[in-house]
Amino acid sequence: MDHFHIHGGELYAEDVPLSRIAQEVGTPVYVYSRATFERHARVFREGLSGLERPPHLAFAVKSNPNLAVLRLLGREGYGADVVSGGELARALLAGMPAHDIVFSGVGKTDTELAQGLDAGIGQFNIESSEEGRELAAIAAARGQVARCALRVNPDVDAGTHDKISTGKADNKFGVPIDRAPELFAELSALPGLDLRGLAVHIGSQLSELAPLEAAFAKLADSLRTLRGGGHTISHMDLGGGLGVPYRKGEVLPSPAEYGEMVARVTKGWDVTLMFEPGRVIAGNAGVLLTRVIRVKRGLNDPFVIVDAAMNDLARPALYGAWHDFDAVKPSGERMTANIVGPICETGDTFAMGRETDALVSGDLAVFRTAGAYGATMASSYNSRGFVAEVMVDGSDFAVVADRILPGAIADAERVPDFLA
Ligand SMILES: Cc1ncc(COP(=O)(O)O)c(C=O)c1O
Ligand SMILES: N[C@@H](CCCC[NH3+])C(=O)O
Repeated sequence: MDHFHIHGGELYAEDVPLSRIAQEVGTPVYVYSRATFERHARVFREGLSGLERPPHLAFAVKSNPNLAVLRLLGREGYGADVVSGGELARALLAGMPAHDIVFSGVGKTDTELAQGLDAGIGQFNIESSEEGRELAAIAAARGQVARCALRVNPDVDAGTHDKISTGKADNKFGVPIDRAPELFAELSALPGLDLRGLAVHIGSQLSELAPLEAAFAKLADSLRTLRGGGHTISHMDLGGGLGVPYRKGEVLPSPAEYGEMVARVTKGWDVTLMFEPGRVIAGNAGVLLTRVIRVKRGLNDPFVIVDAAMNDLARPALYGAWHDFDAVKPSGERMTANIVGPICETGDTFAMGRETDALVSGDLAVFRTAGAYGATMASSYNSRGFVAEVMVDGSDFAVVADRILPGAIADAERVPDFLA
């Protein structure tokens, strides 16, 4: 059941017409469905019900760090996968138990490592021997022991966009998997570290299971080698990466199919498996609601200029990503158009030559599948401020992030005395 649905000729989020949100909050605005978030959280968990032990689920905060989203997922029993001190602070602020937080990331600073130790987080995913030694020193100096996993790079092609692939040998992430035994031995000998497992994450928006299976199979080999070397391994973190459909009719592996593959590959591992899903939980739980500023004649197709732009939703400009685009009140007429924002660069293009609902100035429309890597990647380019976010709950809705106006951003700046 789609919680973004047409009712009486108009697009709703749950029981709220999107036109009401536009009227009360303005546009552009991200709109999330609480029911969809909850459904996705449950479907992902159910997909993993065939595992030998209950898994640890850590939502990838980077995909949607809104506090309301984190609170909701915390209530669903999810912890957090964080990659910065800022994300760690958000997860804690949202009420997620520190013990359920995993700290990933290739460049954690000493301050961030200490922040994780202060909070007493569940696990650090160490991405280099250098980082491991730094963490060990910081922890030991405080008389603490940091629970860790070593992130390995399995050199597997995830078959996704180059910019969001993370598991090829020349990517910056993790340590080469064939060096895992040597590095594990080195790091596990350090006081201050409780090195208890391996972690892997080969990329995002994966449309096939085969690369994940190949990575997990390599992990199985490492697990055997490490145990053969006398190491105790209690946790294995399989990361995130499961893709979602961005186009109507597109079919991707389901959480159930993913879970079946994971259960098969990890049979007999005798560990607690950890997961870091982001997009599969958040992607289709949100849309970006926008209003058409005007329709301008083009050389071939007309330009539909909307009030959302690449600063609000960066994925099309960054990765050439496709987001379905639909009218809030479709008339039944269709048009072929270039969908663009108002920003002063050609990259501020959501789609060229797109067949879409016919739209005129003032009409409302949505970019779909915008709940993950949407608001979180916004900037204030062209001094446009930061977009607002709304969460719908049945017939109710709340603004869960205020629109930050350009003036508030300018307020944080100042002209120095030497220019007065
Ligand atoms: C370490 C790590 N874990 C989890 C994720 C979440 O990935 P996804 O949103 O594709 O599930 C990412 C982002 O790709 C990541 O870098
Ligand atoms: N920002 C990317 C995903 C990156 C995942 C980060 N590990 C996207 O929008 O698709």
